[in-house]
Amino acid sequence: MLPEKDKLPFDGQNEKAGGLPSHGKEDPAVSLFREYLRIRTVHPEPDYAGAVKFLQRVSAELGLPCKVIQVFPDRVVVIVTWEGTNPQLKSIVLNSHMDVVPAVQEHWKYDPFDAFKDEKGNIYGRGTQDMKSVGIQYIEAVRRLKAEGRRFPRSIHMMFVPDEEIGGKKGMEAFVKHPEFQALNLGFALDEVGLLSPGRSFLVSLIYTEKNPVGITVKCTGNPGHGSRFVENTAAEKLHKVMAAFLEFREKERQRLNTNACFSLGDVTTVNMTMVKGGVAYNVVPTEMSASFDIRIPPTVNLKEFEEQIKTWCEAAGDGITYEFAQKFMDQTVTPTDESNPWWVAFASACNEMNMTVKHEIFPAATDSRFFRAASYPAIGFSPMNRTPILLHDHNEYLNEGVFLHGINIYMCVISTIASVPALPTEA
Ligand SMILES: CSCC[C@H](NC=O)C(=O)O
Ligand SMILES: [Zn+2]
Ligand SMILES: [Zn+2]
Repeated sequence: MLPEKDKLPFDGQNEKAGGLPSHGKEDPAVSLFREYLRIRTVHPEPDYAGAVKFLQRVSAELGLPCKVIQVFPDRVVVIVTWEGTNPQLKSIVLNSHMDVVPAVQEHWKYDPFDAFKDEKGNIYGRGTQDMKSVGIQYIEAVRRLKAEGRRFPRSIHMMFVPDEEIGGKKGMEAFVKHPEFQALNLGFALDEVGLLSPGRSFLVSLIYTEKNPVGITVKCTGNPGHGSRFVENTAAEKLHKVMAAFLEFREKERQRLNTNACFSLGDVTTVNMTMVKGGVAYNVVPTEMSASFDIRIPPTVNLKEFEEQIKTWCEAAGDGITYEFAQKFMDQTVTPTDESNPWWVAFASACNEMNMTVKHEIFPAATDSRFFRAASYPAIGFSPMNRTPILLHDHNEYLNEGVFLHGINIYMCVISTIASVPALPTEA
């Protein structure tokens, strides 16, 4: 049963709801979170060794076994396990990524790797929202449940993975095919969501599927010549047509989002031109120019037809045009959010018990939970952060310590519920 204080919607200032900014002694959970933030697991050269050492120490403190699994020569996955009373049952995975995106120091109020805490209890740092907070919240929720003497039938694996921010090729994408992953006998996974609730009320977005990320570079070739002439059939003219086709489609989708009140970002396709390359000098017409696009496609779109559309745009822009996908995730599996999914039912009941209003959403970006779904494991994305502006990948990313601490209570309730789901018919 949830303590009365945790049933209140947390407004970040309500002491009863738990977790006021600490004036005086800091909660050890907050100190641990800040310590994790100071480990520079930032691309392009993340200090994974530092994170692994930290997690090994934490697991020893928790009295739980820790496995470090080599997925690639320079990439490991860390798994801290709390065995269930019936370890034959399918397990629960609490997933988080260790890596963070780069931060440009000059745009930050404080050093992004110093974990500075201001007088309001706001902790600044790269990874405060995305998603070192969640990794530590799992740990602290487990620590507290253990200290209360609780045990659950299902084993709980806290998983810390590399390279989510760069597509997970050497991280989760590879790990789901690893024998150690199969050995987990996974039933249900929790992962992050980038969508927070900026308002006061506890409205949580639960991610049951994601848009398909596509990264494409279109290369246009054409005639070279002197920059003072009207050279025919240039790479730039073709690139201009390609760009127009992609960006006109972008505008249509933008309008569709703006004119339909029921739509959110997860329901339309986004297109952004993110890189343009080519040229050698002002006065040399180049033979080659390219543009790269980041495209995010909702699961309702037929991916094959979309790819045909891209082909048509490129063919219409002229000859000598080729394209290459740097990223093309084709799986469109959805985790059911209805009575047919006992994990969902359990998760939703925990949310209900905490008076949290749940909104089902298609995540507009990509997380590692897409690899769970693609491998047919149900997964829900969830980050318990309300009253917090969305600052993922942004400057001055921060999280209030009160919000962070309240999230631990939420995970205690969620974890105990999902790890207690009775044996399913398929497990009998
Ligand atoms: C497309 S693979 C990169 C994954 C990354 N995830 C979070 O930001 C994203 O850009 O959505
Ligand atoms: Zn993330
Ligand atoms: Zn991210």
